[in-house]
Amino acid sequence: MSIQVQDLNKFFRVHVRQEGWTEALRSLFKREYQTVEAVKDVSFTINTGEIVGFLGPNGAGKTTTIKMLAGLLHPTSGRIEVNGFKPQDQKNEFKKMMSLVMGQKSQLIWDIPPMETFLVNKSVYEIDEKVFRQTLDELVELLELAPLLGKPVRNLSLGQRMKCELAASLLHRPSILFLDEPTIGLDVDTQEKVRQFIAKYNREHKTTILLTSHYMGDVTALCERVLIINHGKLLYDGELQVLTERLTPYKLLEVRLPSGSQGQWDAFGEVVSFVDGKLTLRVARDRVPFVSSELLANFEINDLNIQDPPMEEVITLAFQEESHDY
Ligand SMILES: Nc1ncnc2c1ncn2[C@@H]1O[C@H](COP(=O)(O)OP(=O)(O)OP(=O)(O)O)[C@@H](O)[C@H]1O
Repeated sequence: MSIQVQDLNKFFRVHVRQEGWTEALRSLFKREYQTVEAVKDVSFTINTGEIVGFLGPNGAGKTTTIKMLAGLLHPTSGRIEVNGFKPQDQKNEFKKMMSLVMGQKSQLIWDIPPMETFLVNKSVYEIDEKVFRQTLDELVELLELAPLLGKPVRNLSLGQRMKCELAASLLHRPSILFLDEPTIGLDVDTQEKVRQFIAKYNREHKTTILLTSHYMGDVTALCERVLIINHGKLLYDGELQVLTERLTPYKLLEVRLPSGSQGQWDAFGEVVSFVDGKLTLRVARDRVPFVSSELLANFEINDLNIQDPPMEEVITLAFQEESHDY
């Protein structure tokens, strides 16, 4: 077991700001506080080498949880163990075996080239010269960093910076990786490259990865298992496919028909659209084989495609549920 979290809670005490100057003045003398329950009774375990998606709407408690796992925040209560370490102890051995990448925050030094930050990390993490060169060569090749190493970070594009960011956090070969929105703001092409890199790195090094992302493409490409959190509570822990089947008990049949085709399509399922010869039907999962064979037997069909509903739809439904008893 790589990560074990039990009954984790994190509450913040925040000062309540009052509207209007008289209230603001009064609050100087009598401060009012309220408690934000950012993470409530969260428990899960993650095995070595797993990539798990951590999903939830804005303010759900993802970053707070990840910061506790990385030892940057102390839990209010509960137990966390990461590879046998208590993260909040901030032991050097712990820091050397994990890494936290936050898409919104940079660890690269702005005015100097990425290579300089890499050398700083070499010294901070006490990386052996040979291991450093080997790892750097591997990362430079995988992430196509050669032309970027000598340019000041401020001159790099967002995508180029993110790739250097990933390299900086992997130089010490962490066995645990926390990725908080690693593809935020990247163009589609760079997102895809970063995804491929993460998948390959995980396969080759058996790195345990916990990933948050608002891009469903990241999640479907990388994670078989997801944790879903909302209002600080864990709503779901399990396979993405199981969640899809439970929340959307139907599939989409996309049928390409020759022009002028006519039929009573709503007898086969709910007609989602019929545009330019492309008919899209929503069909109950258990009826899909029957409906497909009926369509193929009775109509001239150019193409037939069976798809799960878009992941965005599944996740929106998951966020709406208070809890899932499965
Ligand atoms: N330092 C803090 N002080 C007070 N409240 C905080 C603090 N950090 C987070 N919170 C609150 O805790 C809750 C959870 O925030 P968190 O950043 O963990 O959410 P998130 O799931 O990462 O959201 P997002 O997807 O928007 O990044 C929010 O209500 C947030 O306002």
